[in-house]
Amino acid sequence: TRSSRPQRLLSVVKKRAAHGDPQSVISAIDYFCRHNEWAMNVGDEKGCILDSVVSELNPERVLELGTYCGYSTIRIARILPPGARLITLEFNPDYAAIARQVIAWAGLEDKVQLVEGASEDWIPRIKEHFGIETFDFVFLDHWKDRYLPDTKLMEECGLLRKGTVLLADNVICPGVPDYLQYVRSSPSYESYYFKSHLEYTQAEDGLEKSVFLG
Ligand SMILES: O=C(NCCCCCn1ccnc1)c1cc(-c2ccc(F)cc2)cc(O)c1O
Ligand SMILES: [Mg+2]
Repeated sequence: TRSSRPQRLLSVVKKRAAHGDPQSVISAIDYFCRHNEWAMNVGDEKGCILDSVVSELNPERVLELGTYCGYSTIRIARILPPGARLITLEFNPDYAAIARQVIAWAGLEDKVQLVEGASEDWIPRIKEHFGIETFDFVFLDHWKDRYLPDTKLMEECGLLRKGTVLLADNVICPGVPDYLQYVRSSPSYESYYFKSHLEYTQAEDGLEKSVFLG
């Protein structure tokens, strides 16, 4: 049977990118998704905004909701300070299997822990399972109807502290209206919209950066 899109992405990475070179993995994926086959990676335009938010923050503890093929995982992990850790949650086991190999090809497996399962099952267990108090940075890129409930769950589980930065992908396309309304109206958040485009297209999309005020 026909290969899957994630499998085709992995084969492009192995053919075009240098082992241990995260930038070449990022470039290989972006080239393929722009010229051959679209895929739902955050992409190069929104990816540069992600890079600037992460490098300004220099987070030690990072949570990513939604790994897919690991593109944003390696964009973040490649600029983390030594000793920093990224936990990434992926529901889909096929995506997770590909992402592990992409992360390994980039040589970033020591900074990344990929966990398979549902975010609502894992979020309440992160503290005791990973020995983590709170996160410095959270990248939301999973099911769009889970952004709001999972943000409330992270608050309830005490995983956010004064200054924790949430960065949400796809706030315009596909869109997360309930999440946007919440972070923009809640006195517990200071929010900012980075206008951009849907990965590899000219359609509008953007990233919402929300700082938790405690
Ligand atoms: O659905 C998306 N991501 C979630 C994937 C499944 C997550 C599974 N999971 C992981 C952890 N817990 C659950 C997504 C979609 C699009 C898009 C945009 C336009 C279009 F016409 C079609 C699609 C663009 C993105 O950038 C996206 O991120
Ligand atoms: Mg996305």
